[in-house]
Amino acid sequence: MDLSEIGLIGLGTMGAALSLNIAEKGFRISVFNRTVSRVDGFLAEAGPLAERITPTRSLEDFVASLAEPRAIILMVPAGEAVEAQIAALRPLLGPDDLIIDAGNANFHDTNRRAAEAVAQGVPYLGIGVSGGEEGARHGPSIMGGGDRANWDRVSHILEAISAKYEGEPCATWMGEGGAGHFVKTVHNGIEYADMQLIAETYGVLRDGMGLSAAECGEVFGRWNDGPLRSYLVEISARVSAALDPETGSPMLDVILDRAGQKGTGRWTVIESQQVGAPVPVIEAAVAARNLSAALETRRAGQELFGAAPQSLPDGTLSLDDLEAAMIAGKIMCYAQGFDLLARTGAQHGWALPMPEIAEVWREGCIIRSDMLNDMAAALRGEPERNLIFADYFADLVARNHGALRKVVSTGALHGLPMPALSAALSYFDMIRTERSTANMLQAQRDFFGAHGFERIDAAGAHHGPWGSS
Ligand SMILES: NC(=O)C1=CN([C@@H]2O[C@H](COP(=O)(O)OP(=O)(O)OC[C@H]3O[C@@H](n4cnc5c(N)ncnc54)[C@H](OP(=O)(O)O)[C@@H]3O)[C@@H](O)[C@H]2O)C=CC1
Ligand SMILES: O=C(CO)[C@H](O)[C@H](O)COP(=O)(O)O
Repeated sequence: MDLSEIGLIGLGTMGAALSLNIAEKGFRISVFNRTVSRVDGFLAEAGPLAERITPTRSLEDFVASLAEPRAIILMVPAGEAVEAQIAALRPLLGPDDLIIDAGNANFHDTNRRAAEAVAQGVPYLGIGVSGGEEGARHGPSIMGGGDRANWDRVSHILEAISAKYEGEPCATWMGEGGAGHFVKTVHNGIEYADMQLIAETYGVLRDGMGLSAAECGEVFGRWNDGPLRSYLVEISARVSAALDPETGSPMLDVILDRAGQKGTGRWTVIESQQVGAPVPVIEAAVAARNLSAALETRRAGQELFGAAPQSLPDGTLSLDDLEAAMIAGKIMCYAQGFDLLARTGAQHGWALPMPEIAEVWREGCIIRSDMLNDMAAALRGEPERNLIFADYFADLVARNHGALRKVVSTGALHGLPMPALSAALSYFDMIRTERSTANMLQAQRDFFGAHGFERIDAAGAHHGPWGSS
């Protein structure tokens, strides 16, 4: 039997697609799955690629089928499943072998596992993979992390299977330890926010303007030919146009408005709070998913207060207003994500390659969009600067923030909820306000806790003349 150049454990949605991709690029791969019967099903559907796939039915056989030094990709859920797989593999592997966690892990876990790997003698990489099933099958965006020499050992395979942007592989090493998983986490935070911005705009089209799902799809389709061109806008057009085979109704009209989440958006927000890098558009998107899940509460709220009247008088908003508001909102959300990346790297000892992060997201991943090329260019000039201050984006913001204000204020007046668009507008207004209202916070803090404050006209710490009232 020919030994495999690489192995993969976890033949679910992503693992199966990634294995086929690896085989298609000419690498021999061994596969294993906890539920062993799934291995046969996978092989049966591999077609001619099955020639380069070695199916295995025990972990021992799997390890024995790999050429040394071994490289093993895990594509299983974050947390316990990864922990259990590493624990099961470790006794079967040697100090030259390599475990690669390619799922969506919490980067703190990855940092810990990378440190444990050094102590326990089985090298470990944590890499973020984006692109969903289609990306995994035909070319994902890959954000690598861990020991650089170990990345270099397998990068030829990861680059070969990755998406290509103008011929360049979208597979980049981000830094030691959990750097790759951290970048993937922020990617997902931006993904949450971009999706929420689209969903809110869909709400205006559907509830405010009375458009059918198919008409919404046409609008998204048109926007995908302009500055908003992106995978998420493209698929929003496609899901809007799809019909339910069972009822013939638009699919969107039969899908329950309760969104799931697996944790990456929440991890992004938690990290932003830890480092003090505000990401309010992403926070709003995570909160909106939580509220969407509270269906019973929303139902009770509607019974008690009545639904807000949502339809807009003709001509209140134009499609151009909505497109422009989305452009401004999208810039705020990406600017926040990149700001978080810039501020977090140093705290973990990483020199995150900011322009290369934008570049690796240009193809293959869920948030790929035309704007990322301009973001890469802006970050190449000044990697630490907030994107909204880069000339290209400052100009776009200047031209579109008026529409964002018009859309958000219209939403507020007409009961159309816009948590992410509103957060984008407030962020913009705060970030261009030299004299904010935090002087009031400082006075309050000093009053109740003697925390002190700075004065505008004198250096040093001061206390107020609050006295007793
Ligand atoms: N779906 C997506 O769009 C993306 C997912 N990811 C990440 O990829 C990883 C896999 O996701 P996905 O393929 O969607 O998930 P699936 O649910 O489709 O597949 C999960 C796989 O993990 C295996 N598994 C589950 N629990 C364990 C365990 N305790 N021990 C060993 N194996 C286990 C399952 O085996 P069994 O058949 O026995 O249940 C199955 O092979 C996750 O980390 C996910 O966050 C990353 C990017 C995109
Ligand atoms: O990583 C992904 C895309 O980039 C996965 O699809 C992930 O599951 C999306 O997050 P959630 O399930 O929380 O919506």
